[in-house]
Amino acid sequence: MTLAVEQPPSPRPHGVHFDFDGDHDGSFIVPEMNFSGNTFRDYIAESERKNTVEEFYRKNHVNQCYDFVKKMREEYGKMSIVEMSIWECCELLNEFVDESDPDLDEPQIEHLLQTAEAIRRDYPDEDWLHLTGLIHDLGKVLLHKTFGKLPQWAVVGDTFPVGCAFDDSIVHNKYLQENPDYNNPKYNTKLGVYSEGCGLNNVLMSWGHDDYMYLVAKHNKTTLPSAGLFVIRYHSFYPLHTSGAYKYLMDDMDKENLKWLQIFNKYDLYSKSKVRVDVNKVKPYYISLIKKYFPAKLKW
Ligand SMILES: O[C@H]1[C@H](O)[C@@H](O)[C@H](O)[C@@H](O)[C@H]1O
Ligand SMILES: [Fe+2]
Ligand SMILES: [Fe+2]
Repeated sequence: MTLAVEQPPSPRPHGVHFDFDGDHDGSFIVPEMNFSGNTFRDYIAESERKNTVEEFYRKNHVNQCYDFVKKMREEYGKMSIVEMSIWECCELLNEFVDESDPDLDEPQIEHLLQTAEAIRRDYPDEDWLHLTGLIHDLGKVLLHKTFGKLPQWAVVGDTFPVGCAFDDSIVHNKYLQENPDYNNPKYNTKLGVYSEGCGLNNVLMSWGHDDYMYLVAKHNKTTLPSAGLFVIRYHSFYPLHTSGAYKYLMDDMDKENLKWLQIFNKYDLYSKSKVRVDVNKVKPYYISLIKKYFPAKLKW
């Protein structure tokens, strides 16, 4: 596994920033604006999605406390809901639009393929990262009726650790003041229930699609490398991978894996566009990757 260290690309004018014609004639260009003409991850700018997104984060921040996370992890960690393949799960996601996302109003399957294909162009040899791109958001299947139709605030959005103080870099952090842990002295200090360098594996993260998909992959004995599992598990942890908060909780392995997560993030975020991927054209490739890294049927 070689790690290409990339310079952040300079902003480009809005327009055709990515072509999916498969001729591999260039690398991914970071667009300046999202579909509604705002910069990416702008939670303040007036847009058609602003109020929905803010209300989403209010509910998320009020409810995602230590006890809630523990309960959900135990419950959904049992993997006793259904058996299905990875591709079947991709198809289930077709009906959902993510309320936390100011940059995307397409069905999730588009986003999965756009992310995976963008990575594939720039890192043709890292097939595990292509597959990671395809499956990183599959945990959003928790929104589906088969999984109890969890509310969006318990499935999507950025994540943050619970059990220690909330960092200011968390999006719409003012609503965290209404979180039951906010005034609890057990949980509201810098380290809270953790110790310096304890490793993220020992830290409880707000519950959602990242941790759930990580648990699914683990439980079903995926052969994806540890970096792939790390990307899936922490791709919504913007306070860490983008703002550099909570670094003191990481161990050496986390620090290694974080490099891949930061590469991945560029594709996860900026491949969101109105340019459609031809599902039938790329499907055989992804089916072959799924076969390489996962059993035919998984327990969810
Ligand atoms: O709104 C988005 C979306 O829910 C993504 O899937 C998640 O990974 C991001 O962190 C979040 O900000
Ligand atoms: Fe996600
Ligand atoms: Fe994503």
